[in-house]
Amino acid sequence: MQHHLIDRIGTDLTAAETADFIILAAPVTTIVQDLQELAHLPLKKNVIVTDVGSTKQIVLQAAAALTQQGITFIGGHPMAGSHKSGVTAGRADLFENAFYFLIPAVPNEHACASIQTLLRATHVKWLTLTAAEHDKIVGQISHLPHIIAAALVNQTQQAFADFPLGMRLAAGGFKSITRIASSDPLMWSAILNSNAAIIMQQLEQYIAHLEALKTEIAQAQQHKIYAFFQNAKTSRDQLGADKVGELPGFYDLFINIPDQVGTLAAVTQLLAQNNINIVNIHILEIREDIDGVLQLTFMRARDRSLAEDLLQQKGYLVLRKEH
Ligand SMILES: NC(=O)C1=CN([C@@H]2O[C@H](COP(=O)(O)OP(=O)(O)OC[C@H]3O[C@@H](n4cnc5c(N)ncnc54)[C@H](O)[C@@H]3O)[C@@H](O)[C@H]2O)C=CC1
Ligand SMILES: O=C(O)C(=O)Cc1ccc(O)cc1
Repeated sequence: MQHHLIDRIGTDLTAAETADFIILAAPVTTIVQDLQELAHLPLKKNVIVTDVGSTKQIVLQAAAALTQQGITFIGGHPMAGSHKSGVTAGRADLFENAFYFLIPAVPNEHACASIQTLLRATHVKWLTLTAAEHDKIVGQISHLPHIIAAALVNQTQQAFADFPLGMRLAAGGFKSITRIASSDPLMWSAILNSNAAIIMQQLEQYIAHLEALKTEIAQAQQHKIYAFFQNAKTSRDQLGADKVGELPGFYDLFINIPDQVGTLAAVTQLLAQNNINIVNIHILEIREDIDGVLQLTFMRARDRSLAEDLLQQKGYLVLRKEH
């Protein structure tokens, strides 16, 4: 209220009863509790409930209490933010060009589109995933890096137990790799708690990489050590080289669509029936009064091939494009 961002505040969830949209934005463990509490409230029939939590399988499980009552729940996760917390850490352009994952409890194009319209001003790039895919991906690119950053700070602090000023002598490298160690411990313990099995597996793989490097150093295997850094450099140099708005490394199909509304429903239904997951849908309007083009993005080449075969069998004109 002080910042003129909120019109009404409350200390319980009863205000949710009159809401058209409910966005849960507390630590993941609190989101889980809130979902259970919301299930006991007389919410509007057409309300869309979503969240911004960093893990999704546990949230979707908790949302079952709502969806069983016919309430729409679409999990959400903006891949933007920082190590800072609280309302003053917000910025108008915080989400610009960031990915925003949507994880529907059950496929619901209409509800996803409503959330996208509501949050249009954020200028995010939308991607639809399953909860399992989501948790595995963010485990690797977000949760594991936060653990590594915090572990490095803790180990460095211990290493400098007799020389407390040591860490202050660090150059930019230490500061950039450990920035996220300043994140909120409450938020991060909730995240680790809610994605434990996946994180444990990824940590084991990471430790195996460190062990392998340790052996290479011990045995002075210079060519292997060189390859270690060269491989990482090639991979890291690619990050950020993608054009804004394109989904790097994903698999696209372009489908001619004479009737946009009817075809969109028919195509998404056909793929859903065959368990093919689309991560993004984009309607490209080429020219007025001429057929439109539907861009479907898949995360796996196999999904794209299956979708291509199915759509061609149904008589659609389908084209591929490699990124
Ligand atoms: N910080 C980041 O960069 C990102 C965070 N997330 C997720 O978004 C969610 C919110 O994170 P932030 O906005 O960064 O945190 P924040 O600390 O800025 O906001 C969280 C809010 O939840 C409230 N809260 C904490 N415990 C509560 C409880 N037991 N009951 C009710 N309210 C409680 C706090 O008072 C605070 O207002 C978390 O689930 C986090 O995992 C998702 C993407 C990015
Ligand atoms: O500060 C950073 O670089 C982050 O990685 C922010 C962040 C934190 C948690 C998320 O679930 C997503 C993004």
